[in-house]
Amino acid sequence: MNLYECLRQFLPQNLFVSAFIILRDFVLMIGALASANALTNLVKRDFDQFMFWILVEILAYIFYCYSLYIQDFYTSKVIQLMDTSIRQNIANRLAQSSYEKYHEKNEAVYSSWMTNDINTINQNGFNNVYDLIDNLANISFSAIALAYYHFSLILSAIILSALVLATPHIFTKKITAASLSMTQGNEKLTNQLTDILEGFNPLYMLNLSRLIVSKTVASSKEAAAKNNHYARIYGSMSATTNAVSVMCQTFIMIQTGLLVFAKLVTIGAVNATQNFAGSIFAGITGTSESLIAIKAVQPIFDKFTQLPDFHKQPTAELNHFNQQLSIHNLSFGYDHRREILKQISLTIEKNHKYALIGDSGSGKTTLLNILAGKLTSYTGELMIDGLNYRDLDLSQVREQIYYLDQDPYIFNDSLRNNITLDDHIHNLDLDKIIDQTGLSKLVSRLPDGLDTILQYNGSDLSGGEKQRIVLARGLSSKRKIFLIDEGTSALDNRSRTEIEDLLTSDSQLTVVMVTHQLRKELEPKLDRIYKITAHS
Ligand SMILES: Nc1ncnc2c1ncn2[C@@H]1O[C@H](COP(=O)(O)OP(=O)(O)OP(=O)(O)O)[C@@H](O)[C@H]1O
Repeated sequence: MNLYECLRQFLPQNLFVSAFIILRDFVLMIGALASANALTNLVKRDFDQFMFWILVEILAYIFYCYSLYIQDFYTSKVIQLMDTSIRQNIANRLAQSSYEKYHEKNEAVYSSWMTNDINTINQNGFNNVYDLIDNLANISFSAIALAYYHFSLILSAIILSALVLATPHIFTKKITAASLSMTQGNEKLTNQLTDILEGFNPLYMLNLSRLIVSKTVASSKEAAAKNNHYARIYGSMSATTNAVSVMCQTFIMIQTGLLVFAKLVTIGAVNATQNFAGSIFAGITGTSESLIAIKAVQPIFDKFTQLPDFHKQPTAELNHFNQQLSIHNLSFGYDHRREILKQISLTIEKNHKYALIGDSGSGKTTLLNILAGKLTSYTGELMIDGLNYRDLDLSQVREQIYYLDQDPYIFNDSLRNNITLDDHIHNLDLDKIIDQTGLSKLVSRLPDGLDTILQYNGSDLSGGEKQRIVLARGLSSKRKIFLIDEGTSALDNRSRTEIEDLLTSDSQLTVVMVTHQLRKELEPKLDRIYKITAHS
């Protein structure tokens, strides 16, 4: 993904914007020529010609102002289309990432990509591409107009342009590095702000809410330093190139003055050539700056493309779960220094019920994550119905498994959508699931029942209610293997018994429960209890 691919994706719209910019610059040139002719005719005391050129000038500027309005509006529309397409591309890559790849960064970083970084792409990328077209059109029309007055002017303009064009390149490397550092700074700022704001509850209870202010200010200052650094380098570049440009304009003005003394051009030309030379050098300065700013946007796109945009080609296919999940000599560590699981072997038979027990930190959750296909950097073998996980498209494994997290996630959406996740499910089935999971009380309490919008991450629900909702989500997904990581820990004893009985008595479900407290009454309902031992 890069800037030009985005522009090409919306080529007709971008061509329209470009055509409009070119037309606007053409009209601007006509306006300047008309102004020069009006001055020349004023000196000649030709009233009719003077009035004619004034009228042309007025019409040209009216069109110019109108085109500014249309262009701003349409350009913004096209930029929004491209922004949505970039966000879609990032979201696609995230959706196709492996669990491990996704979790290499956190959500705040991804949000920053889709907001801060896209703003930078708009400002430094798309807007600069349009500025580039604007400048090139301006340069071309002004060059034609200069040549119309005297060929020597265009020769000088070409030589001086090379000087103006070369100046900003002294800054290229510094600007690219500063731009990358600025986006990384913004990413870090979003990350730190999210972290401190999400820590509101513990800080509030410890009367340390002031940390929210001090940490926000400290993070903001850190990001500001990087933004200021970029602005300083960009400012130095602008100032230097503008100074060179002004010197070149003065040179052209002196040259036109000499041509007037030599009676080779009219008096109106002084005004016009200064105007056109100004446009050429400003255009060249702008072009050069735009090219550098556009180039500085590429490292941002490179960040996005660190995420994969393809699936590994599977060599085996899994349609249904029919027999067993099996683990042979499996070992795993989050890093090379420490092995969490060592040489584990176990089997999970279809429709059987299991408990995984072990001390805190022994690796129960880790093992469940491996079974769920989330963690893949293990050694040893993990098979489903005799097929190796490594040969499968893991989405086919996920099609069979429902993972009930220790920390259930509730979307800021209706209760219904939180259960069905936009999947169509028959109302009778939904009613049954609500009944089975003990959610009926919650449904009748909520103002709009199933259609009540729940707050961000279920902040208006109890821990037990959240667990019931995600359990209902699992039942409505019709997955046949349930991996439950302390999924009933927030429930009271009676509710916990009800839910565990529901899961263990369903002859169509394969259940693996990670639990700290194995209820005595549950033991007879289990086919086997595996104990995981810690390795350090
Ligand atoms: N993402 C991670 N990166 C690095 N280490 C991790 C990560 N997740 C867990 N660990 C470490 O791995 C070890 C096993 O953690 P795990 O959560 O699997 O244990 P557990 O048996 O489920 O513990 P508990 O019963 O307390 O939930 C712990 O020492 C933990 O600190």
